Amino acid sequence: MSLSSTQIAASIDHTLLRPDATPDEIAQLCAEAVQSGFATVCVPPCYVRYAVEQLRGAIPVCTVVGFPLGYQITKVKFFEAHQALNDGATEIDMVINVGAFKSGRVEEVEDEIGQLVELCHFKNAILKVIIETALLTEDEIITACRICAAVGADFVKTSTGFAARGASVADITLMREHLPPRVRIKAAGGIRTRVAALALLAAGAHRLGSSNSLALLKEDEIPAA
Ligand SMILES: O=C[C@H](O)COP(=O)(O)O
Repeated sequence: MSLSSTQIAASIDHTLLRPDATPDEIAQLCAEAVQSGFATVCVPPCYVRYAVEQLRGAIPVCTVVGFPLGYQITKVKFFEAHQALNDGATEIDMVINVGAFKSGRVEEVEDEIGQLVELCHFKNAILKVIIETALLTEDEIITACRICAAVGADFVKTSTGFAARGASVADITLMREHLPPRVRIKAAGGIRTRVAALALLAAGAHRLGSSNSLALLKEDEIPAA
């Protein structure tokens, strides 16, 4: 797949989710996003209001909920999302309760996703559901895609970036096969090169999440041997 740096940038959530992230780094992230034309900035919930103030509407602000482990109870995730939306976020990346999902409590997970979909859509926001593919079997990924589509999630997102691995082309291919066209895919976690970014986009990802976004725009990259 051949895309210009401008086209690649428009697919990237420019991300800083490290636990030690500072306000100065968030300000720099916002400046980079405006300069490079990234799709959004993705920041911790505590920095949503600050990023909104920095960007003054130039770039949408995305944040994370139930992040990075997903095992907060639904009421906590709902409040966290509601607060982030009130602070000015327009995209929410929520981590599912992977343990509940893998132990068969699929309806409980589907209900939680549905509650967050309803909240986000009421606020004219986007919900991306992080399923953490590194922890799931292929069958579980297929089931996760099915329930996300059933309750109207806008995106299914592969990874938090905090598991043993991030997005793979195989993940994206499998997810694309089992999602209706209206549900988009966000690949995230460990995306470090332009070649990797293009491969994930070619496989069917619509959005990329990366804390290494500027490197993905470099055109002078020498493909790995
Ligand atoms: O999208 C969210 C991820 O944290 C980004 O992962 P990364 O830090 O490996 O690029």
